[in-house]
Amino acid sequence: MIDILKGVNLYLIGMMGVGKTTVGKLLAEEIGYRFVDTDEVIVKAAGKSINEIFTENGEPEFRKLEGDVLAQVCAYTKLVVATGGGVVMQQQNWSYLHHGLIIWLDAPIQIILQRLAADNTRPLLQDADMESKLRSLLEQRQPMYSQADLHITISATETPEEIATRILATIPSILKQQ
Ligand SMILES: Nc1ncnc2c1ncn2[C@@H]1O[C@H](COP(=O)(O)OP(=O)(O)O)[C@@H](O)[C@H]1O
Ligand SMILES: O=C(O)C1=C[C@@H](OP(=O)(O)O)[C@@H](O)[C@H](O)C1
Ligand SMILES: [Mg+2]
Repeated sequence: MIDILKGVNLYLIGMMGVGKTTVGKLLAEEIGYRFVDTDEVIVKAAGKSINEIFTENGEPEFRKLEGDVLAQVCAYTKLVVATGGGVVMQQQNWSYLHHGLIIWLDAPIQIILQRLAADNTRPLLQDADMESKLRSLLEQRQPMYSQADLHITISATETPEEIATRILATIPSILKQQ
């Protein structure tokens, strides 16, 4: 696997809660890549949480930081990059994502709702009606997510390890197409 990838970065995209951060870490371990989470880099650089950045600086500032981080990481090779769910909405970010293989982790809204029901770290979901909010975000984003090189649909019972293994098993077929 490492040989055929030739150091090309893997970028994980998809909705909040789908498992980009969790699966990304496992993928990186499996193939001997370094793992980068764009949210984590932003939090470290800003010295505050994502919630604080949204509240104190606003979403546009967060999106600017997110684009800056993506621009910086794509200068490196051998990375698995877990992005934030909204990264796909800025056209310029696609020029960075296309430096590598783009993998869309996709799960039914019901799975995401279950996972994030008790989570308060995603400012965009601090809404009384989390389900409607998720549906409207997905509606806007789905056309962008579908531009990924690889579409992985996750079932409720699949473990992060199983998802990572499935991704790695599918990558050779998409590399051949390119
Ligand atoms: N395959 C899975 N099965 C069960 N829980 C999962 C799975 N993948 C992720 N999770 C859990 O779902 C939540 C969101 O995962 P996370 O990796 O942070 O998603 P994302 O980075 O896409 O927002 C976390 O609590 C994580 O432990
Ligand atoms: O979907 C989004 O707009 C966001 C997703 C979050 O990351 P995860 O997708 O890792 O939850 C984080 O970047 C921020 O809360 C905004
Ligand atoms: Mg994440």
